[in-house]
Amino acid sequence: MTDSTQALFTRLGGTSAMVEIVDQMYARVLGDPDLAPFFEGAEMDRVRSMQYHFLASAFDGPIEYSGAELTKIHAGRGIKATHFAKFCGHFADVLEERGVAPRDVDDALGRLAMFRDKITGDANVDG
Ligand code: HEM
Repeated sequence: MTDSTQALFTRLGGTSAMVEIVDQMYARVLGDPDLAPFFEGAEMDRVRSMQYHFLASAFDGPIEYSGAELTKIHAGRGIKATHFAKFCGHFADVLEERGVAPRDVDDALGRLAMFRDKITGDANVDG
């Protein structure tokens, strides 16, 4: 069904699959003692909804992200590269568990990696 000429959003299964992927990812993130404390007090329905919009847009879906700028929302929270890596690891685990093709998992992770410095606040952005 899917081929590499389709948008990544479509290859991952489109709208309903992306909503499930985001839900499953935050279930893991909130179950991870290293990551859960960051989300204490966060309005998770909003975070899940905005994350869906963000990822749908980053994966070439038919959506424009209209939430807060990533640097601003994550600044001052003490998020390190190790947290970012674990977060992405949960995302990859969800995709793999859903049987997403390895090529598409790599594509998705490559796109997330581009946002690392915005999330961790590292100044050494090279692009
Ligand atoms: C590629 C990785 C990530 C992306 C694309 C991302 C994206 C987002 C988005 C779209 C929101 C919602 C913004 C809004 O409400 O308008 C959000 C909120 C949030 N993110 Fe991330 N995020 C990422 C990684 C992380 C990591 C690694 C952490 C911490 C370990 C984190 C912690 C948070 C917290 C705590 C909030 C909620 C802020 C609040 O409303 O109180 N994020 N993120």
